[in-house]
Amino acid sequence: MSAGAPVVLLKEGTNRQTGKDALKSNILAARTLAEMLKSSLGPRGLDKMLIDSFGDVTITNDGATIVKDMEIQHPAAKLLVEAAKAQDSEVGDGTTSAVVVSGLLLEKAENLLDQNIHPTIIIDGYKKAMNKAIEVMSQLGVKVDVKDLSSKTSRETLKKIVYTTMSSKFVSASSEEMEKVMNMVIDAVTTVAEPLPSGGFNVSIDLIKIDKKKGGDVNDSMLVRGLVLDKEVVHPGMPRRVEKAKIAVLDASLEVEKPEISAKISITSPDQIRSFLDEEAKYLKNMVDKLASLGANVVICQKGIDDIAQHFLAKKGILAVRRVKRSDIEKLEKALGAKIISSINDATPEDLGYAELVEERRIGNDKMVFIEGAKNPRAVNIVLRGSNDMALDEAERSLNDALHALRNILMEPVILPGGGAIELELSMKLRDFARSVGGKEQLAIEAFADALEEVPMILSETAGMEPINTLMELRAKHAKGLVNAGIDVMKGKIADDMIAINVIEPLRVTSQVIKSATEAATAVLKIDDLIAASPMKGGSGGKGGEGGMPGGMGGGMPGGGME
Ligand SMILES: Nc1ncnc2c1ncn2[C@@H]1O[C@H](COP(=O)(O)OP(=O)(O)O)[C@@H](O)[C@H]1O
Ligand SMILES: [Mg+2]
Repeated sequence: MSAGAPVVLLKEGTNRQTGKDALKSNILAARTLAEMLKSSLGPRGLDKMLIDSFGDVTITNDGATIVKDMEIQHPAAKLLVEAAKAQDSEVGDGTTSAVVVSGLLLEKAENLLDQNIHPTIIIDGYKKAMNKAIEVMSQLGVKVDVKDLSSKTSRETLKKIVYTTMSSKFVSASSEEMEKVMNMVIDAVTTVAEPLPSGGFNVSIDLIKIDKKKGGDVNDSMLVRGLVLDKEVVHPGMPRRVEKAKIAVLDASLEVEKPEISAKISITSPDQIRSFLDEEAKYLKNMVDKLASLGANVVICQKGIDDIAQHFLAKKGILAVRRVKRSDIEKLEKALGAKIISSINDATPEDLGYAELVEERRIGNDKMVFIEGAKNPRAVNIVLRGSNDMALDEAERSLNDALHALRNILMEPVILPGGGAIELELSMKLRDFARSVGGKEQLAIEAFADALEEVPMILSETAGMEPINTLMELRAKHAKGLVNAGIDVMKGKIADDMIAINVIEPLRVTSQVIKSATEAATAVLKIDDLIAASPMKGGSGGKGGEGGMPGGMGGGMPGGGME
């Protein structure tokens, strides 16, 4: 081996940062993202206006939507985005909190790094703190009674939970609209809920279909026990209403397949035209006859239905709908107890689904097909109405949050006080715990406690309160045993019992917030080497114009001056 020859490991132009530098620039990027979301936390949180590369505008304070739409490029910030996504898919709420808390954890970790505490120690301390926090939360959790979903007390409880989630997201709604949506959500969830032997309920949210129909206002929204298709009956000669419907759900088309490559048919006489058309018609008539022979009186088709096929269907008194979305076709399969038919020739009567009633109804200026009394009584459909797309999107987002909140509480009927109360209580308990651990890890656990304590401070800031004094007062209350004391952001003051004023969080959500946040923060802390390929030449001009070197992006991202 010839000594002295340089070892070239990385491509020319590659930028590399190691150790503390790498860690610091990652922390900066992750914190910048968290900093941006801070001001959106809670019901008095401010909105973000996002403009995508097509110029479409979204205005929201929903953390999941913000991070999804922001097209984050920095790899470390992306870890926080992953935390938000995990939070969203696990429990469907608490996304802003997850990102904000992981940003806070990183901020506190940075102080420890500056005191020369090794990242590994911080990571271990954070993990211990997380486990302790989860343990404390389940001790502090208050069981709620939702055993009998039809009872009035259960319904009242559910309403409180829905209210907390929706009040922070559905800000434009009037109290009447809020009431309307809350009732729809509770009805929908209680319809799909299946009692579990263990106590709680299983709620499959995918049984609840949501459609948005522009026009009218939120109060015109409705809940249908069954499914609604945003389609019209295809042919004027068909019935508009079919009772005891036997429904064929097709993902094959009722058309003569067009050849893939253009084919030319030479026709030389009128007779030939007729026989050609007759042939086509015969083919379509056979398909319709086959469906009729199965006993179908309703046909719902994912693809097209030829005019001639429509005519034959109408003659048989079959109601038909075409070009139904694939996702709806799959929902229909479950709801109607049907089997999707891909080949009409091979279909059997057992493939048909069943519903008490299929009917086309007028909704605003449009028509929709309602399928009620489906074989699976747990299928429900919410049709949201609203004057414009933005209002509809907002309504849908808050509806989704509320659905998830209810699912969470039904799966694990335990609640915690919101408004920063639980975070403050946890931080106090964690400080006690830290002392019992001792050593350098004690510092990390204390840093964790400091991070959690900032949640009530941030909430108080959104309400225009003075954060430091508020924190002092809140600590004093908790020290006196008022474990549910937190920030009532609507009134701009401390409330002694957040549960009493209905600001509550399902245990499932809060414990997931702590888990997602810790996971993301420790993932960032584990990285000590940042190797970035040089930006591709000539391909610049993309979104954001960020190059390949993440190190510079912390400063390149907006939000540096957010304080
Ligand atoms: N009326 C309220 N007063 C004080 N805090 C509230 C109130 N409603 C919700 N919160 C708190 O706001 C935080 C949730 O804010 P939100 O904007 O919904 O973000 P996330 O995406 O994390 O759910 C939680 O800490 C919750 O307890
Ligand atoms: Mg929320």
